[in-house]
Amino acid sequence: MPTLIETKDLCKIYNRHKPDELQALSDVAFSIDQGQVAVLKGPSGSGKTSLLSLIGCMARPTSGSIRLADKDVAKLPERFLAELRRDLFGFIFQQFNLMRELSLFDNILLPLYPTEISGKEMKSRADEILRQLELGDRKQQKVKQLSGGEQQRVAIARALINQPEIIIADEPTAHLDRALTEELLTILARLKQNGKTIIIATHDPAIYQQQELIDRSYLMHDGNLLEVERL
Ligand SMILES: Nc1ncnc2c1ncn2[C@@H]1O[C@H](COP(=O)(O)OP(=O)(O)OP(=O)(O)O)[C@@H](O)[C@H]1O
Repeated sequence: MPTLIETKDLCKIYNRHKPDELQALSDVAFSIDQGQVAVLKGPSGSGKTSLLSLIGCMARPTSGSIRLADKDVAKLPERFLAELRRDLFGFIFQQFNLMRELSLFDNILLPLYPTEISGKEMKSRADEILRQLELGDRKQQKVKQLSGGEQQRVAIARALINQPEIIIADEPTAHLDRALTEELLTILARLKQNGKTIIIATHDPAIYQQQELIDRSYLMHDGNLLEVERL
């Protein structure tokens, strides 16, 4: 499979030229092929979220390149980055980032609002994803009425509604118990089977020890990235 994402000499410096300047990423070389699953482990503050946000076109590097499907995205203007984010990526955050007062159905549709997709198509996609994640009968309920595990599944449904090629998950099991973690692993395995490319930052051995799921393992320390045989 072709390389889908490749970074070279990637650096991120926050608060540049200020007293609190901080180098979060140093010359990072990360690469993943289409259809692979990569995990990223490292202590708190080592730069995992910073790397995911650069790869996911949510922020720009201070220097270095990010090739995404053979396009250098490091210097693209914001409106192109926004398009890439919307079309290519699904994001699963550790805090879910859901709108608690809105229904589950409306939360899932949020990423589609800036697009041209018809209302009918939106509804049919949402119904299908909700069915797959066994949330179909709760779709009109408000998010605040759901359990943690249900909210996790809503967050996954929202990440999948734009049919993304790449899924980025930042500590996706941070608030899940063992059973829900297993459920998430089943969902990730299914996504991999469907050809999705997945990048997961995690401290959780229940994820990074899944040898069948994981193709590439990376370790971060103080902004430096190292590819390892296994974590
Ligand atoms: N927007 C920002 N402005 C300034 N410093 C930041 C910003 N975001 C992150 N940092 C700093 O950059 C370093 C790397 O942070 P990052 O969140 O990427 O690490 P992490 O490995 O994801 O940590 P955690 O596991 O705790 O989420 C940390 O020292 C952090 O304080």
